Amino acid sequence: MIRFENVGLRYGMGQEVLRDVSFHIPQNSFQFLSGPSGAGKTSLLKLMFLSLKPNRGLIKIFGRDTARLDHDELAKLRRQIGFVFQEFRLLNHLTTFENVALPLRVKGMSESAYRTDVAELLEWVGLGHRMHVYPPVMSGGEKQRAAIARALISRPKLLLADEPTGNVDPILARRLLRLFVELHRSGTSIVIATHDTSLMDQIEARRIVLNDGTLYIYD
Ligand SMILES: Nc1ncnc2c1ncn2[C@@H]1O[C@H](COP(=O)(O)OP(=O)(O)OP(=O)(O)O)[C@@H](O)[C@H]1O
Repeated sequence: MIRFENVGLRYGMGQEVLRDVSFHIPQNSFQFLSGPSGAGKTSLLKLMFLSLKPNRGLIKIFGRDTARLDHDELAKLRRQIGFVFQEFRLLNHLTTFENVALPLRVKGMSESAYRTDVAELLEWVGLGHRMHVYPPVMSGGEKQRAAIARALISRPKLLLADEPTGNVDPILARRLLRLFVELHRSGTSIVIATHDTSLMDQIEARRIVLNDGTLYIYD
């Protein structure tokens, strides 16, 4: 599904922050991406989301060599990937419902076509009662779940989540992890970047560990 071969990334003229990174993410797999702060986790997720380009190496996503794709083809691939941003990136002037529906509106769907799907997904993440409120009055955990719902509404083949439990208490973190496990069971591949070892210890899953730009895999 995703293949990296000898990928290197640097910002500007700085040192490489990712060095000779090679790995494969199979279809329908679940993995944690961990490593100390500054090790390159967010950078690696952005490469997988095609929002950054590597300085060297090969990145294949859904079987396509991303270096050979034009802007439109990259955008088409990216629509099959959901991304939960560390800082949520919800729009404050839209309600929870409108934020989650946004990717479908952008695709040109009418509200009558997506209303039920959005409402059901919000129920599933436990936000059915917060559908019509705006982000500034929501708690960190509520915003986190809204961001997860927005990443899922287009039914992505792959979900990338950057510290998705970083802003919630341990009970909610366990609930969110259960949501990801359920999503994985329904066929989505999941990559969760996290520092939280107690979260990773809760389930048997592959661990991809970055340390100082070098990647190690523990199957
Ligand atoms: N836009 C940028 N410009 C320059 N350097 C950057 C940029 N983004 C990240 N870096 C640097 O790249 C390295 C890896 O950063 P990255 O955010 O990928 O790490 P991380 O493992 O996700 O960290 P954290 O766990 O703290 O979020 C760091 O040294 C960081 O300072």
